[in-house]
Amino acid sequence: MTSVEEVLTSNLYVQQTKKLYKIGEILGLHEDQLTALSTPERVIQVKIQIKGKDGLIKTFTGWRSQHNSALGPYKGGVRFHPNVTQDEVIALSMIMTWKNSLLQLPYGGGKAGVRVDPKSLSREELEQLSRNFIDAIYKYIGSDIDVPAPDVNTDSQIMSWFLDEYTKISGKIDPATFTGKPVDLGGLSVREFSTGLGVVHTAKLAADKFLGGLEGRRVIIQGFGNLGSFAAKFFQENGATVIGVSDSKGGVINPNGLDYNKLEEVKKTTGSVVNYPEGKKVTNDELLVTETDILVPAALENVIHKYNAPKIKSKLIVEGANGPLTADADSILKERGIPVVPDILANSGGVVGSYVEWANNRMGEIINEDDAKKLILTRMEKAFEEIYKKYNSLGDQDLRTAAMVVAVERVIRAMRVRGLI
Ligand SMILES: NC(=O)C1=CN([C@@H]2O[C@H](COP(=O)(O)OP(=O)(O)OC[C@H]3O[C@@H](n4cnc5c(N)ncnc54)[C@H](O)[C@@H]3O)[C@@H](O)[C@H]2O)C=CC1
Ligand SMILES: O=C(O)CCC(=O)C(=O)O
Repeated sequence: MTSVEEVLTSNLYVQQTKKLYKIGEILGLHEDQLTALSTPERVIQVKIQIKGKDGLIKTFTGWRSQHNSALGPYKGGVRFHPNVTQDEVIALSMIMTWKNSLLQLPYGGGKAGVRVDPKSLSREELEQLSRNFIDAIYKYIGSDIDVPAPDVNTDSQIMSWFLDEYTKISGKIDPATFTGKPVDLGGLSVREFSTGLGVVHTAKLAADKFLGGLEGRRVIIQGFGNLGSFAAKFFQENGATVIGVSDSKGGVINPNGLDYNKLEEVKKTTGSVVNYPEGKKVTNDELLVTETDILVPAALENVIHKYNAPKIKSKLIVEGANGPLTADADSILKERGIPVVPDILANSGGVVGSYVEWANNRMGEIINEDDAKKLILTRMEKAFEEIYKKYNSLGDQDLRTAAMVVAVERVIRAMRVRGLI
């Protein structure tokens, strides 16, 4: 992307608001109602300071956006990324409101971001940063207030530091305050891979409707982190052929297929999938427009926009990441007849996994791994069927519109009875 293109596509909040306003037109909402739906209830901005290994104080900014609590406590992940902004965090928290509503979870939407490159920190510095972030926001979170979880560049180790710090500072022993914890702290082993599992399950449901099945289909995945790597594993296990993957350093394509175990090995030993030996090295821009059956953007937002949407050569797109398509890209792909499984369904396996973990912690019960997996997949199937029915009844609309109509209507009903809209 050129720098001009980057500026034009870079505001996730603008993109998400455009998507919401489209739903507003369909549901006949007026401006005041759209303002009530798009405005976050609270955004907490904090200054986080750590003492670096060089003895100098380093200062970072973090945010927690609590978008909407009509359906329950705020729920959503924490992102550590050098480019994260307040607008982006608000937009991501709004996406969480629709996602939790669509999946009928007892949650509103929240999200956090800390503007930091975690790769530039030592482990000790990362621990300080994680603990100090919780010190700054602990008054605003809790198992029945706001429940953070992992997102980009955060994992079960960071959730452990969060929980430990929260316990010390609040005096409350309440592990359900965070999800995505390690099993030893009340986590659910399924949560680690539930986002990738759900992405592949929805890809299968959509492939059955639009491509005549998943088996033998070619798949390209952008991003090889938590979501992308587990998605690659489950696509391979379901008989699809992963022909392309990438990470922040670039990508690799091999029309004969890339082996999941080998990709993991290459990533572990060299730091990037780009070093996979058998295949052609490509940039992320090239990867996105390579011919394939299924394309899964599983890294960051706004990567498919009006400049590359006309060049996409995939028959189906499954949004692993949050907000990977701009509103313009939605229109272009709809015109071109390329179905898009929206983020609020496709990547919801993560938060449904979190829900099982949270419910387990609160009830003091143990749902075993198989039952947790079944619950996640059944919830997602139910949401898929609901969306598909709405998609057929709306007429000339795309799957995102159908999903958002279902999700937004549910939030509106809850806000209406509370007298908030
Ligand atoms: N982890 C989870 O449970 C969930 C994650 N998501 C979404 O999935 C997406 C990925 O999240 P995770 O896998 O958790 O993050 P992660 O931090 O584990 O992995 C991110 C991956 O994206 C790659 N990446 C970063 N910048 C890139 C760029 N400019 N081009 C190409 N690749 C790039 C990184 O190298 C890494 O492979 C995000 O949009 C996140 O919000 C959504 C639901 C749940
Ligand atoms: O597991 C969760 O609570 C939320 C995960 C998340 O941030 C997301 O679905 O985007």
